[in-house]
Formats: sequence, structure tokens, C-alpha cells
Amino acid sequence: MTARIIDGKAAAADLRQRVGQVAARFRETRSRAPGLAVVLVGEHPPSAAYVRSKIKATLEAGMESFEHRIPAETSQADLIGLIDQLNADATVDGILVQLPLPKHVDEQAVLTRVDPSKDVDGFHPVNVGRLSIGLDALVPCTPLGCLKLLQGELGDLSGMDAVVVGRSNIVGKPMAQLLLQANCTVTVAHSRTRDLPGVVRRNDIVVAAVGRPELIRGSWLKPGAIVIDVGQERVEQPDGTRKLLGDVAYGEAAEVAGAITPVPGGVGPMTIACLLRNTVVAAHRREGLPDPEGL
Ligand SMILES: NC(=O)C1=CN([C@@H]2O[C@H](COP(=O)(O)OP(=O)(O)OC[C@H]3O[C@@H](n4cnc5c(N)ncnc54)[C@H](OP(=O)(O)O)[C@@H]3O)[C@@H](O)[C@H]2O)C=CC1
Ligand SMILES: Nc1nc(=O)c2c([nH]1)NC[C@@H]1CN(c3ccc(C(=O)N[C@@H](CCC(=O)O)C(=O)O)cc3)C=[N+]21
Ligand SMILES: [Mg+2]
Repeated sequence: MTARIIDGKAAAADLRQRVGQVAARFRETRSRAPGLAVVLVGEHPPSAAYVRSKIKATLEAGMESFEHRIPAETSQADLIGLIDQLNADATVDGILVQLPLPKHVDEQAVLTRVDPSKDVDGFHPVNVGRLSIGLDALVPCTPLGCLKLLQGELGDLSGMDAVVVGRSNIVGKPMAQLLLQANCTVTVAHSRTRDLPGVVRRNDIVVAAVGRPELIRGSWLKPGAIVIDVGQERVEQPDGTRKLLGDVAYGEAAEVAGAITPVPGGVGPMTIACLLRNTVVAAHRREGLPDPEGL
């Protein structure tokens, strides 16, 4: 069997185009564009690259981008001061604080300061709690993108067995919540899981969010399983070049799986598209407008 390749780049382009249409209507009725503020603390090169692509995508969707690059030495109090200023700014609908933050900053203290109505990453405890009890919430972009890819591939997920490998607050846990809400039977695996290959083999859906390049082998998969690979690790090759690898051994997996996301070109582009989606949704909710349809 050769797996279908789930084209995250195409799905992201499609979602971004629809977000652009909604943003254009918003600009007409509200006489302003939906606005996203991105806060980048320090110079961490991969973070700077992600932030650049987020800003470019924001502008392309017809939304306003506010960029705040501040030095790595910025105190926690000053960072919180900036968040307060963005919370109070009516032209800002979404606030994204790029992670990781420097070690001297308490990440939770900063994320909890973001106005939950502007929390387009879905990291504030209010949004985490709302997601877990099934209320409207702003949902973390990466898991939301994964869910959209799965629904695009499978339609209704009801009754399917799904495993999420990884239990981070930004990917694994919210992914498990979304799959539960979609009526999957959900297993969450992590570094203490006994017999990870056996657990993976029981499942129709595998979402890998581990950060261990090619941990998940083709031989672990149930034939026909749908595989979503969140992993993004730059690994030096024997010839000295650096290659971006996922958490799944792609070549092997593609011979067993029913469908699989590539790295790059799978989950990554959908994460950015979902950030724009959340921003335009936040803008509507903040203006008291009904949620835009079809996003
Ligand atoms: N495409 C995208 O848009 C995004 C990609 N990523 C990528 O996804 C990956 C995961 O990111 P993130 O969730 O932040 O990572 P974290 O490091 O925060 O979490 C990793 C999780 O994997 C678990 N784990 C680690 N080793 C093993 C193992 N050998 N077997 C089973 N479980 C294991 C850990 O378990 P424990 O809890 O027990 O320690 C932990 O729960 C990274 O490669 C990251 O770069 C992240 C965000 C967005
Ligand atoms: N507050 C916050 N929110 C985040 O959503 C967030 C964050 N912090 N910190 C870092 C992680 C990582 N992340 C990615 C986004 C896009 C790609 C992406 O577009 N990847 C491309 C490849 C990019 C490349 O070639 O390096 C792809 O998979 O095709 C990857 C990873 C968002 N994150
Ligand atoms: Mg991480």
C-alpha cells in the first residue's frame, strides 16, 4: 500500500484564501482590518523565521500586523506591561507571544496576562478550560490545523480510535481534547508509556507530537492508519546539510499508512493558516458579530 499524501500546503492556501474573504468583508463593515500583534522576545533564529512567515501571511490575508521585537533581557514586568498595552488597544484583535520565552520569564504568568478574547494561540487557562468543557474557545493553532486535515481526509471522525503521542500544553493535550470532542476514543501517550509500538498499532489515527526525529516506525502502524506528523526537527545529515525531519519515519510509514502528512508541507502551513483563522474569528467575536461561516 502507498499512502495518500495529505497536502497541508494546499489545505492551508485554501483556508487562508477563505480567511482573506472574511477579512475583506470585515474591513468593509467595520472600516478597519482585523489586527494581529506578534511579540518576539530575543533573537532565537527559528522563532524569528516563524514570526516572519506569520507576519507575511497576516498581511497577505488583508489583516493588520503589529510586530513587537524586544530584547532577550527585557524584564518580565516590562513584557507584562507590553501585554497590558496590547490588551487595551482596540485595533488589536489577536496577541501571539512567540514561544519559547527567555528563561528568566515565567511563561505562564505572561500567557495568563493576555486578554482571553485576544488569545489567538488558545493558551490562556480560560480558553484551555472552555475547550475542555465544550464551550466556544480560541483553540491552539497546531491541533486545530491537525483536526482540519483529519476531517478533510476522513470527514466524520466519530468512533475512531486515535492516539496522540506527546502531552505538551501547546500540542498534545489540546489535540486530545479536540479528538475527544470529535467523538474519537482517545489515547494520550508520552515518555512513560509502556509499549508505545503496541499502543500506536491499535489506532486508526496517529498524531505524533514528540520532538524525536523519526521515532515512530512504519512497522508500528496499523495498516491504513491516518498519520499526522507534527514534529519539526532540524537534523544534521552525514553530508553536513541540515534536513527538517518529523516524528515519523516517513518513507517506511508511507508504505503502511492510508494517508500521511509530509514534513515540511503538512501541519506547519496549517498552523499559520489557523492563526489567521483565529484572528479573524476573534475580531468578529470582539465586535459582537456572529462567527464567520466555513472557517
Ligand atoms: N508544525 C507545527 O506547527 C508545530 C510543530 N511542533 C513540533 O512538534 C514537536 C513536539 O513539540 P512540543 O509538543 O512543543 O514538544 P514538548 O517537548 O513540549 O513535548 C514532547 C512530548 O513528547 C513526549 N515524549 C518525548 N519523548 C518521548 C518518547 N520517546 N516516547 C513517547 N513520548 C515522548 C514527552 O513526554 P513527557 O511529557 O513524558 O516528557 C512530551 O509529552 C516538536 O518537534 C516541535 O518542533 C510544535 C509546535 C508547532
Ligand atoms: N506562541 C506560539 N505559537 C505557536 O504556534 C508556535 C510558537 N509559539 N512557537 C514555535 C511553534 C512552532 N510553530 C510552527 C509554525 C509553522 C511551522 C511551519 O510552517 N513549518 C514548515 C517548514 C518551515 C521550515 O522549513 O523551517 C512546514 O512544516 O512546512 C512550523 C512550526 C509554531 N509555534
Ligand atoms: Mg517545544
